[in-house]
Amino acid sequence: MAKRIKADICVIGAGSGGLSVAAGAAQMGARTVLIERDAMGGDCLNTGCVPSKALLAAAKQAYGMGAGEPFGIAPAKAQVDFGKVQDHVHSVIAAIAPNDSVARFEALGVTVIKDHGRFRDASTVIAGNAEITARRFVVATGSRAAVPPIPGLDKVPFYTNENLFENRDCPSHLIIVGGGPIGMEMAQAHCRLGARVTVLEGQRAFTRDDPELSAIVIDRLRRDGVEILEGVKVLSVSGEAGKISVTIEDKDETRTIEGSHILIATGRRANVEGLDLEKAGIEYDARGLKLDDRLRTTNKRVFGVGDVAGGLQFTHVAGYHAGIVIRNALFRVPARADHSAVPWVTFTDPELAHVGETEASARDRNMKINVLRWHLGENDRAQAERQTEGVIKVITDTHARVLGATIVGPHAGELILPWVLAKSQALKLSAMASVIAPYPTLSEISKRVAGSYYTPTLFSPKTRMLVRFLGLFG
Ligand SMILES: Cc1cc2nc3c(=O)[nH]c(=O)nc-3n(C[C@H](O)[C@H](O)[C@H](O)COP(=O)(O)OP(=O)(O)OC[C@H]3O[C@@H](n4cnc5c(N)ncnc54)[C@H](O)[C@@H]3O)c2cc1C
Ligand SMILES: NC(=O)c1ccc[n+]([C@@H]2O[C@H](COP(=O)([O-])OP(=O)(O)OC[C@H]3O[C@@H](n4cnc5c(N)ncnc54)[C@H](O)[C@@H]3O)[C@@H](O)[C@H]2O)c1
Repeated sequence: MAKRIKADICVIGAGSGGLSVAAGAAQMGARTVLIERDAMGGDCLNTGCVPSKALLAAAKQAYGMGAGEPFGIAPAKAQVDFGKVQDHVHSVIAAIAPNDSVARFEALGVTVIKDHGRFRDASTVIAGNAEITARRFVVATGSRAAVPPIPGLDKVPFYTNENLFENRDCPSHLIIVGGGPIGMEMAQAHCRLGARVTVLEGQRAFTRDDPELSAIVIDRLRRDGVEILEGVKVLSVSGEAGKISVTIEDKDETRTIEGSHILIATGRRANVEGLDLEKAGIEYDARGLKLDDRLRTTNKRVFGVGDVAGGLQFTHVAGYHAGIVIRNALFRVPARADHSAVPWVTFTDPELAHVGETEASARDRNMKINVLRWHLGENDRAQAERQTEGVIKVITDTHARVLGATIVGPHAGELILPWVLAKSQALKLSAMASVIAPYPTLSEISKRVAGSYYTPTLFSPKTRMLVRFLGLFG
C-alpha cells in the first residue's frame, strides 16, 4: 500500500543543490520532502570536492618536506603510506558528513526518503513505497563522469572520480585522460604522493581558463614531474589491472604509452535518466534540463538546480541555484539566475582562480578593454614565503569598471573574492585602489594592480606641473 505524502516542496537528490534547497525550505516553514538513493551529500562530499581537496592537502604536505632548501632546511624525502593517506581523505569526509546527514535534515523537519525518485505524472513523484504530491518539485540529481567511447576502454578497469578515492595503493604510473580541473588536480596530487603521472589532453589543458595564467600552473606541474601531452587523440586502450596500454596520436605520430592505471576525467553527464521526466512534461537534452532563467523546467512547477542544469558545474553554483529556487518557489518572487559573476578555482599548487571575462572572451565580444597585471614577485609577503610564482590579471572596460579577473598563485582561491564583489557590483578600480590593505599580505596585489591603472595619471607631467604651481602659493 503506497504511503501518500503531501508537501509544499519535494526535492530529488541530496547533493550540494538539493540539500541547500531542503534546508532553506524547511527552516522557512515549508513541508519539505528530500529523496536520495545513495549517500547523503552527493558528489561534492563523497566523490568530488572534499576527497580531492583532502588528497591535494596530503600531497602538499609531502611536497613541502622536500622543498625546504631555499629556507636553509635540508630537504627530506616524504615516506608516503598511500593507504593511510586515503584514511585521512575518508576521515575528512566523515568529519563533514554529519552536516549532510539524514539525522540533521530530519531534525530540521525534512522528511527524508532513501530511495530512487521518479515522476509518475506532472505533480507526483514516487520513491519506494511513497507517493509524493507537492506544490513544487526540484530536480537536483547532479551529474556523473562522462566516459568517452574510446575503443577498448570498456574491457579494462578504469578509475573515475567515483572509485578513485577507494584506491589504497599508489599507482606506479597513472595515465589520466582529460586535462580539466579533475585531471590536473589529481595529476599533481598523485605525482606528489609518489606516482608517475601522464596527462593526455585532446585540446589544451584548462580549456576554460586564460592560457597566459594557466601556463604557469602547467609549467609547475611539469616541474613536479607530471608529463602533460596536449592536442593528442586517444585511439584505443587495452590491457588488464595493473598493466594498461594507451595508444595515442600525437603530432601525426601513433605511439603507445604503458601505465599501471587509468583515470577518465573527460567531463560530466547530467543525471536525467530514470526520472521519467517525460511523464511530467520536463524537457532535457544531452547537457541537462531545459531551464528558463528562473530555473523552471518546461513544467513550471518543477525546478532544476546544480549540475543537472547543465551549465557551470560547481558546488557554489548549486548553492546559488538553491537560493534562486527558494525565492521563486516559496516567495513567488521572480528571481532570475545570473551566472556572470560565478568564480571558479582549481586547487593545484599554485591555485588558479577566475571570475568574469577573460581577455580572450572580452575581445571575442569586441569589448574595448584595459588589461592590468601585477606579479607576485613585487609582493613582500610572497618574497618572504618564497612563493613568487604568480600574477593577477584584471580586465576592465574603458571607464575602469571591473569585467573580470584571474589570479594564479598561492591562495588564489581566497584572493579572488574581492574581485567577485567588484564584478558583481560593477565596481570601478578606484574602489579597490582606495582600500587599506594590511601589510605584508598577498591581498596587497589587488590594491596594487588597481592602483597601477591610475599611476600614469598620478605621476604624469601634468600632475607634476600642477603640484609645482600650487607650491607657488605657500
Ligand atoms: C573530483 C571532483 C572534484 C570537484 N571539486 C570541486 C571543487 O573543488 N569546487 C566546486 O565548487 N565543485 C567541485 N566539483 C563539482 C561539484 O562536486 C558539483 O558541482 C556538485 O556536487 C553538484 O551538486 P549537485 O547537487 O548538483 O549534484 P550531486 O552532488 O551530484 O548530487 C546529486 C544527488 O542526487 C542523487 N540522485 C540522482 N538521481 C536520483 C534519483 N533519481 N533519485 C534519488 N536520488 C538521486 C545522487 O545520488 C546524488 O547524491 C568537483 C567534482 C568532482 C567530480
Ligand atoms: N576545483 C574545482 O572547482 C573543480 C575540480 C574538479 C572538478 N570540477 C567540476 O567538475 C567538472 C568536470 O571536470 P573535468 O575535469 O572532468 O571536466 P572538464 O570538462 O572541465 O575537462 C575535461 C577535459 O577533458 C578533455 N577531453 C574530453 N574528452 C577527451 C578525450 N577523449 N581525450 C582527451 N581529452 C579529452 C577536454 O578537452 C577537457 O579539457 C568541471 O567542469 C568542474 O565544473 C571543479
